[in-house]
Amino acid sequence: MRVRLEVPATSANLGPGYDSYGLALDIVDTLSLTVHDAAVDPHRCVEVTGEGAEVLPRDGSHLIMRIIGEVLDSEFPAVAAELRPRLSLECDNRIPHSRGLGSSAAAVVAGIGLAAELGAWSTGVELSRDRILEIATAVEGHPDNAAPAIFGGLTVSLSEPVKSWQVPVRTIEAVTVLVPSFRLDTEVARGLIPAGIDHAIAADNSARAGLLVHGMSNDSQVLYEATRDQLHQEFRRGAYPESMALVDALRADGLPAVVSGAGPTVLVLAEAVPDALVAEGFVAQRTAIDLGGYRVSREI
Ligand SMILES: Nc1ncnc2c1ncn2[C@@H]1O[C@H](COP(=O)(O)OP(=O)(O)OP(=O)(O)O)[C@@H](O)[C@H]1O
Ligand SMILES: N[C@@H](CCO)C(=O)O
Repeated sequence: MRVRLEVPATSANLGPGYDSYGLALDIVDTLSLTVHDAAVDPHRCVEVTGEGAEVLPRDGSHLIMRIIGEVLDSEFPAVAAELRPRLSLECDNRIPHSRGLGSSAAAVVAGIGLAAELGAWSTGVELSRDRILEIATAVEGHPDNAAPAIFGGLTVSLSEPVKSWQVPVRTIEAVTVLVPSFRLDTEVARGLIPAGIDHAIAADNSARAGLLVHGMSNDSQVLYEATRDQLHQEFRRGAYPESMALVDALRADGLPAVVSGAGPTVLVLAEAVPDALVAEGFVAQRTAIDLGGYRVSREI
């Protein structure tokens, strides 16, 4: 028995929606989980091609394998001990790591989705996508990347209680990501956010977050104003100066540019960016918006 799962990259925040807004993108990791007849070598149960192939572990400490094990233990305890030693995982990774494109959330959602499919096959008990979001948010600490990876499209999410809604995207079909070669660890970027914030800044961000929904659903002309943020990007400027310089240059040209997630990738809510504006060290890629979230299928 084999389970195949495809999970999309995601861009969180979209400017004003810090820790709550996210967009699923057509950059996809593909995972294949096999249940063998007997136990496999626990030190070599994971194969990786593409992103991270040189550095990711090949044993049960691999993030996706670890999540599969934890979810089997917590949600399907009757079959966990019998299934876990017989699992092997193949990963074909396309989502860049530590660039603000939701690679860790994609891995966490993939692990939960694979465990859910395996659990449903062996026990008949289904985990809903809402429950999968709760588990993923507990691991990630915030729901903004996990929600679009699970449901697709543009999502607006709450952390307490964990809940997410899809917003119809009608004004654009694709966006541009400008991906640098350098990385930024999300934990480092989160450490730069102050505990408190000025009331006027909070009010301005709230207005722009509402406007962003209007811009994505009804009127792309407002996307430029809607994407200005004061909650997170400026506090992190010192950690990704090249990205902020690029955001500033793109915005000076009238483009709705923001830092993607915790950075350092830059996201533009437009299908194209003039070549002359693509700063050295960044690669521009047009990517369609993924509308369905992760896809899973069984091969028996
Ligand atoms: N497919 C994967 N398989 C195994 N581990 C992964 C995978 N994707 C990400 N990771 C782990 O997560 C780390 C990256 O997580 P991090 O939160 O720093 O960045 P990100 O999720 O790419 O960015 P952001 O959260 O800003 O969108 C990687 O270095 C790796 O340890
Ligand atoms: N909202 C998160 C996304 C990155 O995981 C942040 O900006 O830190």
